[in-house]
Amino acid sequence: MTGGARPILVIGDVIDDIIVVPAGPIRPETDTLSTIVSTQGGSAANVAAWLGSLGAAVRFVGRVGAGDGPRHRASLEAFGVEALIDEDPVLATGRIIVIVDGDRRSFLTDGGAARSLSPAVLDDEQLDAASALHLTGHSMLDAWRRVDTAALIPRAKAAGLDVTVDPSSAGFLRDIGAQTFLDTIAGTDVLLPNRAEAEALTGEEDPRLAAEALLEIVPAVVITLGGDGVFVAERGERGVHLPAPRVRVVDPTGAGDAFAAGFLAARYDGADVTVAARRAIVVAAGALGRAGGRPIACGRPPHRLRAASGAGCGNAAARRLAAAGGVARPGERRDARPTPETRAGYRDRVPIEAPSAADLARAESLIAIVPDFPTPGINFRDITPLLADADAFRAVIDGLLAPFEGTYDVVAGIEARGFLLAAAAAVAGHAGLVPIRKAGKLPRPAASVDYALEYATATIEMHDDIAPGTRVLLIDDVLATGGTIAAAQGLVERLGGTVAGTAVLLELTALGGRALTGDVHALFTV
Ligand SMILES: O=P(O)(O)OC[C@H]1O[C@H](OP(=O)(O)OP(=O)(O)O)[C@H](O)[C@@H]1O
Ligand SMILES: Nc1ncnc2[nH]cnc12
Repeated sequence: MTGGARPILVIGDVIDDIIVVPAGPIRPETDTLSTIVSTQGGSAANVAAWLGSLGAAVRFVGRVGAGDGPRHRASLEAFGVEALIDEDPVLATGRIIVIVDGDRRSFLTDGGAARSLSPAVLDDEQLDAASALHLTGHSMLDAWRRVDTAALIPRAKAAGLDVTVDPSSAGFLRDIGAQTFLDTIAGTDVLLPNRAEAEALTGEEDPRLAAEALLEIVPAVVITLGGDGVFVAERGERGVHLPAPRVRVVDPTGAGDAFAAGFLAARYDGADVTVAARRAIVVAAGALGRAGGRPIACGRPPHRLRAASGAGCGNAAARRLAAAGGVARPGERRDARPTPETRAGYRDRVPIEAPSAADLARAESLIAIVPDFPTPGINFRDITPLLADADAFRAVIDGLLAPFEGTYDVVAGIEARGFLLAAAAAVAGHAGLVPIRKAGKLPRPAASVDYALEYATATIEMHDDIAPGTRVLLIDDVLATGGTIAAAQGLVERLGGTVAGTAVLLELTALGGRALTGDVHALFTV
């Protein structure tokens, strides 16, 4: 599948979430102090919001109660989503009460107006204009909507769309019956159940066996397994288990939707099912580390609907929930943080000139290869001889910065070797420096993410006070498996920044890191 300008079409539930975080165990027959926050949700709408925040073109079709259309439209448009939301004259907007108990959630669901939306509203013109179609199980609760869904999927296939379905609820699958659901989604390309849903659909607890059974119905299945990662199965291929990074869970609400969006966005960029699942893991990890079911609205300026953005910016509801659920290190946000406008020296910046090919070649020759470090079998690329040479050091700093002239506000470096390059680059580029540190080193509130690299696992953290929309140029020395950079990109986006670009000295192409990171400017490749 290729993206182009054709949007991913998402149709389904858009509702109001009422999220309840009790201060302790719920005490029947008396009060339990709780933090209660209202926010916009719905699985399909959340997927659309995450897709928009990831930069994909996305069109959402949904239905709410009379008078609620503008509010829900604005909240999705803030993420760059084209939101086609109509109003039901009779039914109120759907509501779900989410009771958060550690990493367990219970949902008390009243679908309301969302249940009066038929997938049949999508006409051929809309299908022809789209690149993919995503549906959630909430659209299949009622018999009449199942009939319409079953008719829509072949029409979408005939229009050339990739169809993905998230079953959304093990409880509802049990209510409607596994076979009924599977009959409804016939023709789907990729099914995205979680472990409980896969079990509800197949009776198999083991994801491998569940996937095997589901492959009888659909050509690809991606089963999310919470902290245990993801199981990816495609017809005719060996199933693959992908581990998940260990993340500090602030709020699990919407992580499955973030996963679905990460998966769809990667497919939109042309990734195969396994690579898309890897990228989705990174997006879902980001969602787990923050409160609320949707991304931070200011994270990435929406392309088409920039003027409409701003609703939900700063996400007060998410901050209240974070306070109730406990972020990594509670503390105050600093108000005096620098913004692109206040940062000194921006206007005086001297243009960086690209270094000559000869200077770069000389610099490259100074990178040493140390066999079997830090573990047997690893050819370690040692940049210290290059750093020790003033001309080579200057040449690579200019080479890292030159393509990004004028596009970034700060340079972020990843501990430890990334610091050496990023600090020099920040000075040369007249920009500030943001350190992305290994776990436990940053003194103020920080977001954190775990990841795997070529020879170890690690955790990186970043202070959570960058100004919304700050354009961050990420710099590191080596791109190997891509775990480090993908984790850093996720952190920046999660904290409301925009990744203006990513640059490394050296890319080890055989390790395929780009599949995780997307485009990276690599000065040297081996
Ligand atoms: O693409 P990946 O597989 O994630 O690997 C790349 C990372 O590996 C190294 O960091 P490392 O954590 O080894 O250590 P450092 O502290 O010496 O920079 C390197 O500096 C990159 O950050
Ligand atoms: N082979 C390698 N050499 C230096 N740094 C690395 N980071 C990950 N793999 C590496």
